[in-house]
Amino acid sequence: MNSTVAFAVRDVHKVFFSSDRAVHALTNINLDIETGSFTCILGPSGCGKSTLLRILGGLEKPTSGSVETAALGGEEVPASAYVFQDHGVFPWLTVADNVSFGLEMAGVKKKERRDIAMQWLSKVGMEQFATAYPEQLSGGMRQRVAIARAFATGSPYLLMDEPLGALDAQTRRVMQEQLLQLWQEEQKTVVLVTHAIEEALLLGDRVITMTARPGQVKEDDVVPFVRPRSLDLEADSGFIAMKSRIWRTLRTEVNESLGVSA
Ligand SMILES: Nc1ncnc2c1ncn2[C@@H]1O[C@H](COP(=O)(O)OP(=O)(O)OP(=O)(O)O)[C@@H](O)[C@H]1O
Repeated sequence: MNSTVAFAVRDVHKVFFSSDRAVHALTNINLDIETGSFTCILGPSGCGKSTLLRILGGLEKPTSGSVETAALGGEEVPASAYVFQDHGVFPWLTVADNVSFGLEMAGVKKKERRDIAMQWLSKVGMEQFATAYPEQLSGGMRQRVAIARAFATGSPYLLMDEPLGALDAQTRRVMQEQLLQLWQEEQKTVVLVTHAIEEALLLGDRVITMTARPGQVKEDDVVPFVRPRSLDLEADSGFIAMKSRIWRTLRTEVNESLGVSA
């Protein structure tokens, strides 16, 4: 396997079997995800995006095919390197303990855990809430804690499943910029599932658009906009043109998944 490839996905198929039916979630997925790249996955609801992310992280096994993970020598991505849309933080732990949770699992000593947690909380503007509990925070603040925790693990990979999907529009904009900045500083390998084309083009180096279920790669686009990027990019004519082109592709698949004729 090439050392610049973080995830090598080969001929992955996934079928979920239940007592009365089989759901073909993914078929014939082949991808090389480069180390240090930011890849966004778009696709209609139910096309298998989350399933693919879970397979990348080893939370789910493919029915056939394989995923090789280079930098961890085949080990699984730590669970704390995932960021989900909600329920990402533990309600019984303080903000600081949530952020240092993955480090504790990795055996890092208490003082060092605390220092790393405070460093990441300050990067997301949450250091004043270190001793608060999640129920005392807004949804946006909880997601900042979840994102800080994922970065704090030190995992070279972050797998994000619509991490900003449950936020109001303004908070989401601010968080997109924050995520962009964190990634630009850290350059981890990020795979992020989103429904928002703008978000994918703003954050990603590459955008993968999937077909309706069973999900396959329909289009694989390099995002050409220079970094560092900011939200101002969205006014760029190249950005607008790429966004409408991807929407045309995606709309066909959304129609297909909803059983609507174009
Ligand atoms: N554990 C499971 N058991 C049975 N079916 C499942 C399971 N997990 C997912 N599926 C099915 O596999 C298909 C793909 O689901 P998945 O959650 O990966 O889609 P998605 O693209 O992430 O959807 P959304 O955008 O709505 O979150 C769906 O039809 C779903 O019902």
